[in-house]
Amino acid sequence: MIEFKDVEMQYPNGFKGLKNINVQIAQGEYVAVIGLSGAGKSTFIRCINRMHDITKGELIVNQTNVHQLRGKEIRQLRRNIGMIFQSFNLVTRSTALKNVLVSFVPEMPLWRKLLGIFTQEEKRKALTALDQVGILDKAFVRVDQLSGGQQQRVALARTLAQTPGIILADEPVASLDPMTAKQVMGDFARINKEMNMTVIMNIHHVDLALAYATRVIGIRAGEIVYDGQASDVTEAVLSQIYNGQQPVEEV
Ligand SMILES: Nc1ncnc2c1ncn2[C@@H]1O[C@H](COP(=O)(O)OP(=O)(O)OP(=O)(O)O)[C@@H](O)[C@H]1O
Repeated sequence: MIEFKDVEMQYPNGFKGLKNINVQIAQGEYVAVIGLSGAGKSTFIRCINRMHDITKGELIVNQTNVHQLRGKEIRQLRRNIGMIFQSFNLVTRSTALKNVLVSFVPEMPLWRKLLGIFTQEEKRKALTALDQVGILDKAFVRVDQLSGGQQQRVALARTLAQTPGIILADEPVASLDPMTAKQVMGDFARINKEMNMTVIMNIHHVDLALAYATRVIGIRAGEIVYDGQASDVTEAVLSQIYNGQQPVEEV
């Protein structure tokens, strides 16, 4: 369970990125966070894994008050929260498998880190993760020889290998072509269902958000202006979230 209680997040320059945020997200939900550029979507998800610090209120993740965590405790929190970015963040000259194995490095003893030695169990887990996103056959292919969609799947596999309870995804399909974007959205949906992982995704494409997520949170100028089932989102709701402007619909 993720719970925001009267949360505010103020940037060091005084700008309030988030205001009066009250929301609960249960384990296993698939939430799309939508809103205009600059509305506060990234700020919202980045508070959850302490990439940003809230400045008022409480943010509780699985009974832990995130704001009170220090050093090692923040690393422990992040072990349970995978993060996927638009830009994949992969080592492109390494193979898909090596990129997934990277997820084990923080837990490894120093000598294994230095020598780059992974156990059979770690290799098995990494291959299983690649299999879960349908690219096991690419395990030994260098990432720079993969398509954008395949690269995003490697990033997803790297996160899965970490077996997090929560996946935060910041515009994960923004740089993919329409067909591939749908496939990757489908991957997230399948993982969400089959593994009961919570998925919280910032996304510009409203059509994709409504087709794949079960819940939609609409943010406008740092505040939640809609929170409900994706199936209940109407034109009027979109107009409220997007301030009367046109959301991105076609992919
Ligand atoms: N470091 C910062 N200092 C001050 N203001 C910031 C900082 N980072 C972001 N902001 C502001 O906070 C607001 C929310 O930014 P955020 O990145 O969360 O928006 P977003 O909804 O994710 O936008 P986009 O869809 O373009 O990624 C924006 O107005 C932005 O200019």
